[in-house]
Amino acid sequence: MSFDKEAIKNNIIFHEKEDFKYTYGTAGFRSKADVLGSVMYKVAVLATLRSKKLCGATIGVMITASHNPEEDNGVKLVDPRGEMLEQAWEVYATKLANAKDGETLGQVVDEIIAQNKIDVETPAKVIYAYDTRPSCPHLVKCLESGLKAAGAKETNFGLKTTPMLHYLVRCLNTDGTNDAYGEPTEEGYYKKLTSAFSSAVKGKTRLSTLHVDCANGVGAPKLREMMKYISSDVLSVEILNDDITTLGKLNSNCGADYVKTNQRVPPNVSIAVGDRYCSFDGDADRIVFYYAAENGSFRLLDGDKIAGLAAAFIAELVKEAGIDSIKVGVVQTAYANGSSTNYLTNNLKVPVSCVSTGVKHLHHEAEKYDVGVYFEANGHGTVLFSPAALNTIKATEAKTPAQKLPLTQLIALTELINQTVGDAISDMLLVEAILTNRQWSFGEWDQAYTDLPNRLVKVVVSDRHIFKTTNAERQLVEPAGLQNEIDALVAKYTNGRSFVRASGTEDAVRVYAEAATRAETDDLAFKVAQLVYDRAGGVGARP
Ligand SMILES: CC(=O)N[C@H]1[C@@H](OP(=O)(O)O)O[C@H](CO)[C@@H](O)[C@@H]1O
Ligand SMILES: [Mg+2]
Repeated sequence: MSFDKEAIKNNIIFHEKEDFKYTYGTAGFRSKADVLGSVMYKVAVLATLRSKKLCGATIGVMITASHNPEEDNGVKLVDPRGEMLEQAWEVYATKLANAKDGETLGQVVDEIIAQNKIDVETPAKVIYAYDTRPSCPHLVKCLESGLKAAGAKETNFGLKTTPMLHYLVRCLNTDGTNDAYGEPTEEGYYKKLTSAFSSAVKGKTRLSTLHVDCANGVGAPKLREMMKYISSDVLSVEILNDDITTLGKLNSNCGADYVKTNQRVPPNVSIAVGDRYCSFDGDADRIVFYYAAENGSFRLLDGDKIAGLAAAFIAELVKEAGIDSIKVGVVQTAYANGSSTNYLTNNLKVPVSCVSTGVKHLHHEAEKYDVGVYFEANGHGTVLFSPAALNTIKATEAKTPAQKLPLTQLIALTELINQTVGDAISDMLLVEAILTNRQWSFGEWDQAYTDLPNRLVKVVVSDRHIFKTTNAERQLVEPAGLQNEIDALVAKYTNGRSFVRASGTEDAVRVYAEAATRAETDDLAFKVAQLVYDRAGGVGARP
């Protein structure tokens, strides 16, 4: 199909709300679903242009709003290797989304074509998928009308988790090459992960049942489907919160974000000492684990704990396999618990980098290591093996019988771990594979270090964009003087740490605090929140 700019201009879906300003942020476009039809149309045009720019490579479009409430929705683009859209193109996404009429839209399209020297005659391929939100069918139609107008070859992959779409994009773009990532089907995804899992736990005793809270989202049917490919001799799961048809249930009082933010189990879950639990978020790209300690208290095993578990295990395998030329590194954000950073640096003695919030930042930094483990504290993350490390692992032959098993397990992990993006299902299998090998309970895993008490507070201000940070968001540059005042407060608390930044996904400023005790932490968090409110135009009730 040829590229018809007039069709793109003429079929434009107009803004649902005239004065709404769209921004392609940390997680693509995200807002109330009823203003997103026009955005879907423009995203379709952008995905088509992106594919043309990259010589016809397949681009992915995922319609989801992750852990947000059910009435929200969102959309993000996936680049050819399954990674997030290149940052330079986020600006185009924002410009297109804010084009109110056909003429303006045409001008932005021209600008993108000219700046990127795009040959519009190159055929474009776009695939898309969506989560369980009630607004998805309508938004899919809007996306499809944009793809038709722009003349892309489109494939609807239907209901998928976000990481599955990333997987499919990578598979399609590497199909038939030396670098083939896998079979480009949902079944291919299940087969790849489950056979790698079985190989990673071969000969070990199965652990007790893992109870999985799926946030009443897409993770539920997909996990259920995957379990058909795996023997109950190696893994047993019980799926909870799997109602994807009743309105109002998605992410409501359940899911990874609820558990991490409230630091408690979902109200409809009753947890007994010894039980093993985890929660996915609404699009199944985040996971956190939890259990009840002997005294019945709630214990969270978040992204930081997963990173520690994975880094330690992989570093050990590499050593045992005799290929310790491969170095493991960990990437965190400022939200990582101070105890986890301390554990990684001083106990595991692995290099740790700190980057800005948002998976794309972590992903890119992790690519700099041979094996880059990255996790946000909230449970989004994965482990990346560099092409060189992969080659070394595959080319190494065991020199002693003792090197055989660690080598097989390393190879299994490279297949088991989703290399494109954080993936709740893949991360769940990774954690289960490690714990099965170690024959560890959650309590034993938890012993690596004790989290410092921490608190996250939201402060609504009149303009959050005045907050400018440096040093991987750990310090404020603007509003001028505020950082000095925060520092003065922090100095009063044992092991105190606090930082402030504007959220990229919500209209609010986030205050993080940690300190030696719960009381000190809460006190510090609220003092800093009040300071922000007083000095930077707080709106509504003072914290
Ligand atoms: C403190 C926190 O959890 N922030 C989240 C949240 O970003 P904010 O920019 O803080 O709103 O949403 C992002 C996208 O899901 C996620 O990457 C990030 O970790
Ligand atoms: Mg998510």
